[in-house]
Amino acid sequence: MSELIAQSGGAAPLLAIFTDFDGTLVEIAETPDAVDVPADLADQLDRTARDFNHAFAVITGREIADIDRFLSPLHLPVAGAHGAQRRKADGTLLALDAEITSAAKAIAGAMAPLLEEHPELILEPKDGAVALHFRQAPELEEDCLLAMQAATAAHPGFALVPGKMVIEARPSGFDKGSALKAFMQEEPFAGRTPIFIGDDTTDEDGFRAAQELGGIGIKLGPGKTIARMRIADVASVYALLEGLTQIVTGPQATSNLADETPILAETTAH
Ligand SMILES: O=P(O)(O)OC[C@H]1O[C@H](O[C@H]2O[C@H](CO)[C@@H](O)[C@H](O)[C@H]2O)[C@H](O)[C@@H](O)[C@@H]1O
Repeated sequence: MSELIAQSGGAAPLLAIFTDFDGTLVEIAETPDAVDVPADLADQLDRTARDFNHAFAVITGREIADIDRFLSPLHLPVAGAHGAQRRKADGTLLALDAEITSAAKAIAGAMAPLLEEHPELILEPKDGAVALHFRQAPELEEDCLLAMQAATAAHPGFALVPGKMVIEARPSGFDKGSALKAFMQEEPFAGRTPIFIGDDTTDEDGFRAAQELGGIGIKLGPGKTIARMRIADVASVYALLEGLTQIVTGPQATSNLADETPILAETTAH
């Protein structure tokens, strides 16, 4: 973080902040609908967005509608379904290719026999992607993988990505990195230095993109990562967002967040 401040000639750096949702802004829960969203989270994110001139977006595997529901009444710029869906900062919703939508429906439909046999599995069909959750039946991971592989074989435009107790099918050419780079071409993100915070495998694309653009990836929790910085947990993410705000709005615009607080650490393995 200190080098970003140095790059800005000692002034508060112009940052664009991107965060993942599940496992980063909220704790992981037993099912997708059971997440506990703190009552003040929307207000805190609204403050962060304002402090960074609205250069703040959520980049998630969730559908945009889910993020809107969890953060109501806040409507942030969001990339959903791992980048397949995107709502720009000006509110424009980019249309999804009809072929992608119908392929995702077909992949979801092909899961019916497995779901009938194992009702403990959770299917999360999305506009443009599909998630098959096995958190309630970890022993079925291989069966889920095989079923999803068979279903996506008929749709070569889709690729499988693993997540936390989930296997997801998403359209090739979309990932969190492509979403971050798309935002960075637009106002109010353009010209700023990106920071991407995430906890999962699919967030690696976001870390890479942020770092390619001269910014920083921040990985939440343990595990191999290409992110340059690491943060411990969701509570620390809230503290980091508050801390970044203080850099911009506080009296000590040259404060060095990485050195002054224990919430960020350099990663040892890239
Ligand atoms: O990119 P993210 O915002 O991290 O979203 C990734 C997936 O998160 C959700 O699933 C995960 O969180 C659930 C709730 O904590 C948990 O029950 C599940 O096991 C996790 O995989 C969401 O349901 C998916 O659609 C997202 O793609």
